[in-house]
Amino acid sequence: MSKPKVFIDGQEGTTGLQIHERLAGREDIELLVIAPDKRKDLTERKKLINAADLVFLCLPDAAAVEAVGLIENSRTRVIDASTAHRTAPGWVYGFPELYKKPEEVIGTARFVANPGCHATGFLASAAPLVSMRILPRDYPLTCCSLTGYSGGGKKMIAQYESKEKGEELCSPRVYGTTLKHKHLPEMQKISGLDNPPVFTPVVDDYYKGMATTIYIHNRYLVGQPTAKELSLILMAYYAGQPLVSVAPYMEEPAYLAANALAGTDKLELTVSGHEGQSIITARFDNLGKGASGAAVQNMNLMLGFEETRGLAL
Ligand SMILES: NC(=O)C1=CN([C@@H]2O[C@H](COP(=O)(O)OP(=O)(O)OC[C@H]3O[C@@H](n4cnc5c(N)ncnc54)[C@H](OP(=O)(O)O)[C@@H]3O)[C@@H](O)[C@H]2O)C=CC1
Ligand SMILES: CC(=O)N[C@@H](CCC(=O)OP(=O)(O)O)C(=O)O
Repeated sequence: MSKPKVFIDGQEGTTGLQIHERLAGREDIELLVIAPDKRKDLTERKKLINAADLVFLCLPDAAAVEAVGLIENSRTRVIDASTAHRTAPGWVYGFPELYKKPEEVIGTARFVANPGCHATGFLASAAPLVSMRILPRDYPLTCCSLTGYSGGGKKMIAQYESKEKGEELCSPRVYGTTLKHKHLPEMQKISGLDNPPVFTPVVDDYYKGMATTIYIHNRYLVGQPTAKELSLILMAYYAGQPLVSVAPYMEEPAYLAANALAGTDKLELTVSGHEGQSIITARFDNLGKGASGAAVQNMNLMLGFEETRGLAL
């Protein structure tokens, strides 16, 4: 049988390069590569998109929509890393751990939208708690998410790595202050909450790594679990998952470094707090489980390979 042909549209961007890195050594797929000087040539991209069995779109939103419009066959399957299709009809949301049988949902899908990085951290803790009916749908969640500057792609990387970098880039910067961050629609839809969280992301002066925290008053949860009980509930939910896990509950104070899982494709949840209040922090790499690692995990499911093949565990 011939190997599936895979094309990365946007191969020279931050996400595209990272996907390429994970696929370059693989012998179970044939990677179609565009000539560097043609990477924005519509005719050449159209040719490769239609020659591929599966295409990764690692492009700005508008270019991703345009790329889907270039498909002229009923065979090419798509994983879109951009925000363009995450709540669009006809697209499957590519967060395997949230499905009982991801091989049936993602594995058979033609169009898969890869989750946003902040949304990944938020959904890892909020979505299971809503689906298990512990977190009421009308709970007014708040969320704060720390990210390294590679989350902003090539332009932001260049700003942070410039010799003329201003003082303000040397400290954490709160953004999304209009409370309309582009990940809010997927955070609300996929979690099943009635309302989007009040959400502020924070970008800081380090390359990669995320810590996304949600804040909970335990007495408003069904069954009023303590922080320690919440930790056990989530541990049971993610039992056996190769990429998502829950750290043992700790009573002692701790520093949760946002770059603790940088360089891996894993995500770890830590539940902290006491009887009355809990915080749940998801730590992962914005370029790993927050983007390229998740995209390759989805590709593995779609092409029938072992879910974690080529990923950093
Ligand atoms: N960085 C991250 O952590 C994450 C990013 N994403 C999403 O993934 C997508 C890619 O982001 P990221 O890799 O960070 O962005 P980058 O800016 O690093 O890369 C985007 C790439 O797309 C290329 N490009 C732009 N327009 C076109 C076009 N019309 N045709 C072909 N190529 C084009 C750019 O070219 P050029 O090199 O000339 O600029 C660049 O190489 C975005 O939608 C982003 O929101 C998702 C999750 C996390
Ligand atoms: C630091 C920074 O700017 N990060 C980006 C998120 C990157 C990402 O996951 O966004 P999409 O996949 O939805 O484009 C932001 O908050 O807009």
